[in-house]
Amino acid sequence: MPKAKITNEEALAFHLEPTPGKWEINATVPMTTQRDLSLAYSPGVAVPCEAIAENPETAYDYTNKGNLVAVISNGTAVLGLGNLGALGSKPVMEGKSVLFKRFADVNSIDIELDTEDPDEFIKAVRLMGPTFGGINLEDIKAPECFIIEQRLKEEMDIPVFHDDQHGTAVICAAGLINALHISGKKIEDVKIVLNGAGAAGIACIELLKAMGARHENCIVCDTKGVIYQGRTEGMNQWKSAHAVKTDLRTLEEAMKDADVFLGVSVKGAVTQDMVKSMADNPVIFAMANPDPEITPEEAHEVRVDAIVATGRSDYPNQVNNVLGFPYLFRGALDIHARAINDEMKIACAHALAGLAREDVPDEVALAYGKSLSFGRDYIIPTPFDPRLIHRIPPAVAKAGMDTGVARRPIIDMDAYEHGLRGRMDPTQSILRGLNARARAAQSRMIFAEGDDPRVLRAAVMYQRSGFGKALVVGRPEDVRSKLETAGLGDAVRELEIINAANTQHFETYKDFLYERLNRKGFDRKDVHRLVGRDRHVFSALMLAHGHGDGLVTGATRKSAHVLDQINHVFDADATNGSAGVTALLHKGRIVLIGDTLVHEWPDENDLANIAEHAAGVARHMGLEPRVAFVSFSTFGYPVSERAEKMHIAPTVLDQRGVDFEYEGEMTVDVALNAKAQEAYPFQRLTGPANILIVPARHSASISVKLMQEMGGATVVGPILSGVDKPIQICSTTSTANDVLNMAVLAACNIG
Ligand SMILES: NC(=O)C1=CN([C@@H]2O[C@H](COP(=O)(O)OP(=O)(O)OC[C@H]3O[C@@H](n4cnc5c(N)ncnc54)[C@H](OP(=O)(O)O)[C@@H]3O)[C@@H](O)[C@H]2O)C=CC1
Ligand SMILES: CC(=O)C(=O)O
Ligand SMILES: [Mg+2]
Repeated sequence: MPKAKITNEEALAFHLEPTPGKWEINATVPMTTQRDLSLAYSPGVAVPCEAIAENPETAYDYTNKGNLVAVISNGTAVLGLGNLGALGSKPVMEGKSVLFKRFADVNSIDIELDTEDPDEFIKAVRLMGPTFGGINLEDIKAPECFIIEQRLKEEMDIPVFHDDQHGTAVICAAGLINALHISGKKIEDVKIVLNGAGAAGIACIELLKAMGARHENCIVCDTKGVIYQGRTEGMNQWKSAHAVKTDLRTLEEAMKDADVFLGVSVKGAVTQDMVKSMADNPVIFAMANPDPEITPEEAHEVRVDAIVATGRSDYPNQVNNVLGFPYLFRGALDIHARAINDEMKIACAHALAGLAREDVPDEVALAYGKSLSFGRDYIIPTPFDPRLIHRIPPAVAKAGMDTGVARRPIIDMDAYEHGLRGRMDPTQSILRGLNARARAAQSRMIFAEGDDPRVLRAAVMYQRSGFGKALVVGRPEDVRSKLETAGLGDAVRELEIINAANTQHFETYKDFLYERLNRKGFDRKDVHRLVGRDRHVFSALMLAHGHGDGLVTGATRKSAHVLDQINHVFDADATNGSAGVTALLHKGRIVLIGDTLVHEWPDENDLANIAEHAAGVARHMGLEPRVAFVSFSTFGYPVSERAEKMHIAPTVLDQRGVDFEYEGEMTVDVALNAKAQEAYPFQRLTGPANILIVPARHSASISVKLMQEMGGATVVGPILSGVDKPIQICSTTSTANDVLNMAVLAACNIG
């Protein structure tokens, strides 16, 4: 079953927020002073302009050309949706640009050209050549795409690559190598049926034939059925090249006894009867997007022995060109390639196939929340496999160098691989890991503030993302009308709405609370009011009684107040050793700051406790803790009474014999900067700190908010640590996504 159900509203909201579309541009140079302006623009810019005019190769040094790819379409074959026009294709093209960046750190711009005339298209792209290091053509229908690509390759001196042709063919080949390996068949022997003789289809069958598939064993079909020798209807020269001598006329006839079905046509083109008629251990790649020719459920229902792949990310075996184009271009750009040739594509296919057969490291398992091992449900690496970035581009680059398309060959391959590892943002895999853990935990999450639209949207996302059951505390009428206003009316049936006024556990909760509060000045009436009217208290009671597995609240009231209310039910205060830790994610770095929630003015023992809590949170996130006790002084200078406790806190940890690195006191720059640490050769941190323990809650709050407002850091937290049950407190400025992140942290029981 597909895991995550995506609604139309969610898809539109994703594209609408936080700003319309999916990407924006950032400058890489400072642009603050008069001098910056003089260097970046007139007069300074004249110098690189003249250098490039004299030696065009230097454009790779002085401009962003060498890491810039255009994703260009005219929208004539948008996924499997047909001709949606240039503008209608823009979301897909923006998406491909984002994938380029996310998976291979390639900068990319989408360009939609409003023409179906190949000559106009070719001219427009050719004229843009100087801007880019490569051209990725996308979703242009056949046969025009063949003419366009061929001419542009001839006329341009940078890689021109039609992704739907070659990207698809490469991934299909990689998947098929492994699927045949599992089914014990050889490519030379198998009978292959290809449905769809367009851009993707023709390229797939050509590559498979180049890899050994026999012409007479391959039957190609299109809307008119089998492409046989002598057929005249709906033909073109590219289809003719694959026409075979046969009496078969329909896809249904062709499928009988076929070993392999490759679908690059449209949704639902294959029936269960067709699958039933295939040979033993059939391989079915139903690659049409967004909906496959047949779903894996339908195929498996009639053939348990089938190896099934689709183009989608919500089923196992995603045979999708996303596994290819980012890495093919990464490798090509890094050698300043003139082209992406067949050898580079085949190297990519083999590298991908080989990677899937290797042991899957823990970090991949962590990211997917399950262990993956080579077999019927894992024939191809998963798109979020962090090894792809440093395994595939070197194979592509090497093939390019071996075949003479490199303008600037890579001398030190080891250094290149090392550099590739560093290109990816480690925060992404941490967030993915947390999501996967939350999904595996399937926690029943209590969302206390069911009257807040952000919380309701987070609850719907939580449940629809497959994290577990969302329990929303609120009045059913109110929740229903707010969901409807948010365009999520159909979610009412999915969420469990808990109304404090009607709960069967009311008396139990009251007795429990009275027991805790009767010596703190609360009488039965006070307790009745708290349980019935305060949703933070009520939700905490639900959690305390096991009527939910985690709790998220705090989006509507200040965190100090919410914490006070929760403390009626739990011991989540400073005296009981709780702490709040906030994660700042910025420019590929994660730094945790504590205490951001519980201790106002911690002493040295509290500081040591906070450090231990923060270290625990860091380890839960997959980080090896390096703690710095920070202040305005470094190792005793300047001397100040205010810095004293930060100076002593590390010695408290010395006495406790903890199993993580810590040091202090020091200023933040020394804590975070390895170079600055060199001035203190005796200090014990082995690298920049990833946990900063600050002197007081005000300094914690100032640091976090300054980073958020001035630096644009992503803030996750404060994460409440040291309470018996997972409770997370959002801030009043949280977005729906922030609330969801807190729910994920609670589900992972990260505190
Ligand atoms: N998983 C992946 O990575 C990728 C998947 N695809 C998917 O492949 C499909 C085709 O894309 P693309 O090649 O770019 O598009 P094209 O428009 O170039 O080609 C479409 C082909 O499909 C054929 N076709 C359409 N409907 C049927 C049908 N009912 N039965 C048989 N054949 C049919 C057309 O036949 P005719 O020639 O008679 O018109 C044509 O040959 C899309 O669904 C796309 O999403 C594409 C690229 C990558
Ligand atoms: C994946 C892709 O490129 C397509 O379906 O068109
Ligand atoms: Mg495409």
